[in-house]
Amino acid sequence: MNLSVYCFRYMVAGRDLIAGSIILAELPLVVGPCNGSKVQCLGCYQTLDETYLYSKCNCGWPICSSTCPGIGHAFGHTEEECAILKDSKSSQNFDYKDFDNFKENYNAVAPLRCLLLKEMDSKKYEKILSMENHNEIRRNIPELWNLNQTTVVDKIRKDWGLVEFSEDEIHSVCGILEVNCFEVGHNISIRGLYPSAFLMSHDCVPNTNHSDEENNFKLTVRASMDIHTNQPITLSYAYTLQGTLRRREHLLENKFFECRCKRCSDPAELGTYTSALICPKCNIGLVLSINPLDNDSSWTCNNKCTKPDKKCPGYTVTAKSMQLLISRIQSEIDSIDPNDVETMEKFLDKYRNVLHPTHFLCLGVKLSLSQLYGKITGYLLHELPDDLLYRKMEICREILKIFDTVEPGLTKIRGVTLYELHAPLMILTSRQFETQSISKSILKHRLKEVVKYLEEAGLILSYEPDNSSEGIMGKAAKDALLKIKDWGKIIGRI
Ligand SMILES: C[S@@+](CC[C@H](N)C(=O)[O-])C[C@H]1O[C@@H](n2cnc3c(N)ncnc32)[C@H](O)[C@@H]1O
Repeated sequence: MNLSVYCFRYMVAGRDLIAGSIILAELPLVVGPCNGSKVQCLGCYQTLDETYLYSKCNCGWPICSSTCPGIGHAFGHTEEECAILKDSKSSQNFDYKDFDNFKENYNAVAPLRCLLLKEMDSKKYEKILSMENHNEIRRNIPELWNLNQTTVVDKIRKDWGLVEFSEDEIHSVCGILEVNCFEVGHNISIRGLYPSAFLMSHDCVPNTNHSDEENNFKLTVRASMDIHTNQPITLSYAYTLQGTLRRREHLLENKFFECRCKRCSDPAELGTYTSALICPKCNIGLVLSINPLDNDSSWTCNNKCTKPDKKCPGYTVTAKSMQLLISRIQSEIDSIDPNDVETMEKFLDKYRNVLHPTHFLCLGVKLSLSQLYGKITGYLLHELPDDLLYRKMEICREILKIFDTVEPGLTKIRGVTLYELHAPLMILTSRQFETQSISKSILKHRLKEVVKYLEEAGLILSYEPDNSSEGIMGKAAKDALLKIKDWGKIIGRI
């Protein structure tokens, strides 16, 4: 661990680490529902609705069933928690005919679980209290502080009568959860605090990848690329496929710091142009922020050409106008049905002269398309005509180039996209081989390419839990690899 004036404590490599090596694997100190979550089973975190009206725990809180494996489990609904929630009559005002009415209570569950450790496991509690809470900043954000006051502090102290926990203590725990939690779980919305993983600092181009196990939420962090001794070990607290403005906004609002990493400092975002617009004046240059570390900075065309037929007459736009334009286009994307391939393609076509092809708004749509082609009714892989197989390949290659920069190495998103890329290439190749429209040497070359994609996808996705969608894909990659190798042997003999 090192210290810095910017980010206080941060984890560094104690020795050279090669890509794929495990940096840490640890169980959580605590897990619980995320803020703003729906009503969920306190044992297994499955979302519940009014059909679970009659399924209640002794404490009166709804559960999925009396045989839920998470009841009495250390990372589920413990006996101690159940007794406290029962004694405090915490569920007396729950209206079981309308689950929405009491979902706010779930905001207080994870904080309560931290607080209960004070008595039950003081070492774990001390560890939690040693984490950053950013109270000095959060106290000055009324919407956040007041929401915690009403939905957590007052809930625990006034409604549930647990006055042994002070207001300050509860606010600190809320801050610690906001700043340090990992979102974990598969198809459920929960957060967990981990004893050492919290020390990883943020970078918009992270050098680790992590996954968690389904039953005990054990977190495994691996190096996604080679990391040298003393280099920081980082993860991205923000979604890497967002533009700088959005990522920095998220980090400031949720993690309370201003990111100044290499990617954020570069208007071209390391050559990915994930925030660039095409200049409407010259149609040649790209419109980029003059100073991406200043959210109020104007954006201008980067075309410096002086030739009369190519030069830009000059184009500058204010930060506010840029933000308005981006939110307007974002709402258009949000209104698209997540399975509507045609409308997504129409969107890309509509904005092809406005947004750079790798603008984050296009990337999101392209990432969806890379997975929808081949998956949904009307677009199943073996039914796709050649032009759509080529389209799937084109999209996968285009987005992979960006992932190579912003999520380089052995990362889930690269693994999934490599798997998506192998499939159309394989089908096209076998179709063309059957119609004898490719030579044996092209066939061999293509098979080699497919094998390369599958090997890397198989390796990356083997790090994911077996029953997660990525783990299943990893297994499919390995099976496909075996089949292709057999095929390769047959072809070798032809
Ligand atoms: C999960 S904690 C990381 C551990 C923390 N540095 C500590 O000493 O407890 C997240 C906090 O670390 C700091 N931090 C992490 N990465 C940072 C970065 N790239 N630049 C500035 N601050 C950072 C911020 O204060 C952030 O809210």
